Amino acid sequence: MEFEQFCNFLPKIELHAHLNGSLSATSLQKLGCSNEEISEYQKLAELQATEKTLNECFKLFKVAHNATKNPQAVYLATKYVIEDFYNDNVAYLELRTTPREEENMSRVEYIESVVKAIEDCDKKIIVKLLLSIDRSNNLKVEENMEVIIKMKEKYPHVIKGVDFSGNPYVGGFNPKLFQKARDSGLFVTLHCAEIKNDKEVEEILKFRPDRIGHGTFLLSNDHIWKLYLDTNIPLECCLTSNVACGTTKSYKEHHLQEWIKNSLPFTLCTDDKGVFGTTLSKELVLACQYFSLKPTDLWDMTLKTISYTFASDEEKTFLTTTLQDWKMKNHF
Ligand SMILES: CNc1ncnc2c1ncn2[C@@H]1O[C@H](COP(=O)(O)O)[C@@H](O)[C@H]1O
Ligand SMILES: [Zn+2]
Repeated sequence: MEFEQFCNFLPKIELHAHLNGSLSATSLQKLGCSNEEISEYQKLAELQATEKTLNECFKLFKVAHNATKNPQAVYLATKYVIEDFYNDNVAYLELRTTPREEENMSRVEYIESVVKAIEDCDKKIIVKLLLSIDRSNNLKVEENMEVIIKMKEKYPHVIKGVDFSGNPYVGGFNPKLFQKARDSGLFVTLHCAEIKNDKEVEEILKFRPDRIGHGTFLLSNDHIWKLYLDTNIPLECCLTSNVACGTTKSYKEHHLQEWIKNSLPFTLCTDDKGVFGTTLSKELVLACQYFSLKPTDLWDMTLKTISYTFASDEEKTFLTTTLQDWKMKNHF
């Protein structure tokens, strides 16, 4: 099997995908966006990344947010994104999104629209939901967490965890808030060290989330790096996102190489496949191109990723069997 074909057809696991950043141009069009809005949303993919690009990136999400301002649009957006991942042969998807209040929609309605689209999905893909706390919305974080915990109690089979995301230049990590989520049985994954912020990163590592996203600047301070090594927390690695936002200089210099060299736990993810013009298959191809991973390494990585998911034991067993069967059928 050709190498790219291998990456395409491998049953994959996606653990870090933001709903509104994952909308493709076609989906945005179906949601009523104009061509101008769509090219605005996609402009990062064409820009030369600098350190400022990450800040720019947060303006782009507005395009998708404007297209998902009522329950029906949120439902459709979720459906389209799941279909995209399914078409890229993703077998298990943890989709994350920030419950948003709009003129014609409450946060509860937002969440229920996403849950309904997940429940209605008739494709062979397992989908779970993580709800995000936006760090730049400081005034409402407590209230947002309460809504999230209530919704988890109502839909425990779908809502599995919380995420901490948003513009890392704004706001800060509040361990007590996320402890509440943990106490209510939610898994916790946190965006961590996407920019240099040693004090916050230390607090996050001490909290010991179940996974962290990005981890770009963990290596920039020996003390922080040692703390991280003690935790063994799996990293959600977003190659294209980091390069496109300019937090990593190039693919070649990406910090993933340290995880590979030291056999540290990681998984490859898309982050915002719509904004960055990527797919999970493409991320796997990039990892092979730049870090000499072979198909067997990708298969092994996917197998290990099963244990980093927030799925049930039965679902994990099912995914393991799916991967093993695929390996047998494809003789590699
Ligand atoms: C590029 N790196 C990133 N770093 C931090 N947060 C990010 C992000 N990419 C996306 N988001 C978070 O996800 C939201 C869009 O999806 P949802 O409206 O939640 O579905 C963004 O507004 C931001 O809060
Ligand atoms: Zn992210």
